[in-house]
Amino acid sequence: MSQQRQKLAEQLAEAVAQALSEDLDRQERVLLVVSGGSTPVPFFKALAAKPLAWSRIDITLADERWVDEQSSDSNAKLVRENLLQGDAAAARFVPLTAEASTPEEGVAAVAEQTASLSWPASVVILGMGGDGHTASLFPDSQELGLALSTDEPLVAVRTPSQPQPRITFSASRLHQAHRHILHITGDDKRAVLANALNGDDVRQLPIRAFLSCPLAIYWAP
Ligand SMILES: O=C1O[C@H](COP(=O)(O)O)[C@@H](O)[C@H](O)[C@H]1O
Repeated sequence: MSQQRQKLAEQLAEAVAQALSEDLDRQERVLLVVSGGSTPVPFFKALAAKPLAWSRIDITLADERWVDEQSSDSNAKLVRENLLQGDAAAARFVPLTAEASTPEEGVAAVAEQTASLSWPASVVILGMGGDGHTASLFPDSQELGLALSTDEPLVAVRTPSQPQPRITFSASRLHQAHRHILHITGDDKRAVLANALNGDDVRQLPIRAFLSCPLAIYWAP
């Protein structure tokens, strides 16, 4: 882990902790939506160390791979092992999985589980892949149009470029949050973001759906 990425993670944790504290001063419970993948790990660790009223914080994911929670591909496992640690273990975490063999069969149950969260979210932290996907809004997904346009909260997704089926919050549900943050690292992702900022075809680079939320960008080499 480079020092710059570690510092970025700490700055992001400070900003998110401050946002959650502000909202906790005004409301009984608050919701944080986080992303999976490899980038958030140092951020999760830095945020877990913050002195927050964790028992009043709800946490869920922007998207999930439809895999067993013991799988190394599980975003829920990542959150449990890196964010829900120490005092932060008192947070209420609602994963995006259910007792069903496919996301199409499980999406209604996950919608029911997540309906009780403290919407709208205080903060949504998005990641981004090299193909411009964010959450599980993939350019090559058949369900991309639906996920970008539906008022339903969640969409089951099949993506040729990805080994597992997925479930994702829809763009409209993620848009409702009070604050949006993009957390990315590396020159390759910076180039993808620059490309996204230079055009407007959301289906080509789905991160474009969030560029005017407004979106705070946290990037390090
Ligand atoms: O598959 C996913 O990828 C993106 C980016 O992940 P990273 O490993 O490049 O950081 C992530 O934002 C998304 O939540 C995850 O499901």
